[in-house]
Amino acid sequence: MKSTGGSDAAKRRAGEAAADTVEPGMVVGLGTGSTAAYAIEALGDAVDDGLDIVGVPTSFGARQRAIDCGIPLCSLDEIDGIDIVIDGADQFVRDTGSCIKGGGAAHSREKLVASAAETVHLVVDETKLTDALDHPVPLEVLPDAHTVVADAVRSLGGEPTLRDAANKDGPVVTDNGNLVCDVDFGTISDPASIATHLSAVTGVVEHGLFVECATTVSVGQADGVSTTTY
Ligand SMILES: O=C(CO)[C@H](O)[C@H](O)COP(=O)(O)O
Repeated sequence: MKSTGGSDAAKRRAGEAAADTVEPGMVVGLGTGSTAAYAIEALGDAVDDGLDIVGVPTSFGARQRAIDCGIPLCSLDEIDGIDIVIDGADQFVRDTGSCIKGGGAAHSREKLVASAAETVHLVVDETKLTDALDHPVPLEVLPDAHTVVADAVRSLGGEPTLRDAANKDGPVVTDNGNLVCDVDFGTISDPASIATHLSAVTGVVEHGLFVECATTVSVGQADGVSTTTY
């Protein structure tokens, strides 16, 4: 798994702090990325020790990791709701609980699982914190639509880049068979407005702006972890 940005120790602290809040009997959304992976590993250890939970993975990668860790799984259509999802973020505003996700091209399912969850516990290292979002916003895009979507986001003031795959000739293909377009809007002063406009673009399956989404965040640091609840 590709590791991004901050230190692995900080990511581990954040992931483990979130995993510690999971209680017996919970349905747990399992996030994608290197920080959420530490939470999945910690939950796997707890399951080994007798914790009774069911996981709902947010991606093929999260599913594989959960299987490796021995966490029982189910799909979203088999349950009534999710008690908590633990997931990472690419950039996070602590004042508002808003973030940008999709660095792992999994943001559509991540947002779906978050929308069904009572608690959205984000786990980040301190390099992800910002006062204002300015990370490119990932869009999952229907393959036939990528040029049409590119034109539409330019008219919204964004600069789109089709995401290339690291280990294959061609673009990233999501778990859902779609493409990813990263859109640079510079500093995003009104995330809710950009989110509304992006949702209205035909051909966009989902965007990576999660507006005031976190109910809890654990921020891992070099020497500890701080948790904020909204
Ligand atoms: O949104 C995501 C995947 O789509 C990840 O949660 C996000 O990219 C953060 O990953 P990492 O913890 O590896 O930095």
